[in-house]
Amino acid sequence: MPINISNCSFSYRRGLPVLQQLSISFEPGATVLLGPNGAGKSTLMGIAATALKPKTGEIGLGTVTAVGRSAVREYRRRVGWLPQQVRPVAGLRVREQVAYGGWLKGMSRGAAWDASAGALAKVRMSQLADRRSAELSGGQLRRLGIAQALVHDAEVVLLDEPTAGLDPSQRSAFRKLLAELQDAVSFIVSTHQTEDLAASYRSVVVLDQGRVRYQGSIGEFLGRVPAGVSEERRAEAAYSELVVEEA
Ligand SMILES: Nc1ncnc2c1ncn2[C@@H]1O[C@H](COP(=O)(O)OP(=O)(O)OP(=O)(O)O)[C@@H](O)[C@H]1O
Repeated sequence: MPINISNCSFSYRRGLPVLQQLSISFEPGATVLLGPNGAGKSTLMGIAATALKPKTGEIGLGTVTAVGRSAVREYRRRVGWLPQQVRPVAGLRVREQVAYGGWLKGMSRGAAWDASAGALAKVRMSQLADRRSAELSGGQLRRLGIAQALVHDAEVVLLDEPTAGLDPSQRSAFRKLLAELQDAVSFIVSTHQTEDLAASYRSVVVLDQGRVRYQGSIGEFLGRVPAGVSEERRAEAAYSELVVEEA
């Protein structure tokens, strides 16, 4: 069941409006969220994760509208989130931090501990399970964050720039993971990386200046460019046609 956002407006304190009356229903499967720096992608992800409260509008998942304490708790239980910044929890080892994430989402300690091993295996970090999370590299910390977003078996997982700082082999492992999991879990993934979109995603959303410029299937998106454009350049070309370049 996908996330539904209706009429959301949001501004940071004393700032200009970032989102104005934005409405979008995400499709099941994996959706890639593209857009230039400052387009509002992280803000939209923060709202979809209920970490940011919109000035107007509502977010929902299936029959749950995230309004009021118990509905928000229920919504959060069903949604996983990798924020743009992942921070190590002081004193915790990698597996403990992933389990802690599951416990915060309402799992029992035992279930969270058991699930943490599976989540670490998905991001190929089992061998780092006993390392202190404060001692991880930037890319490893990012993968720990992905494991935390996956640990509680959410229905929808929001990943904000999950491949930023990952080496090419880990990026390719991440794409495989998405392709494997998206029949069971819906993903919304914000990224600047347009390589191999067709193999990893079913849908594309392009956000620009806080507005949805485009929403469609990956086939429609890539089909927007002339037939002569090479496979590797198709996504970039389709994207460039839609967004306004910063002056
Ligand atoms: N904490 C904040 N306080 C004030 N303004 C903010 C804050 N975070 C973001 N903004 C502003 O909100 C707008 C949208 O930012 P956001 O981070 O959502 O964009 P983005 O599409 O995720 O960008 P990027 O691709 O660079 O990560 C920008 O104009 C940004 O300057």
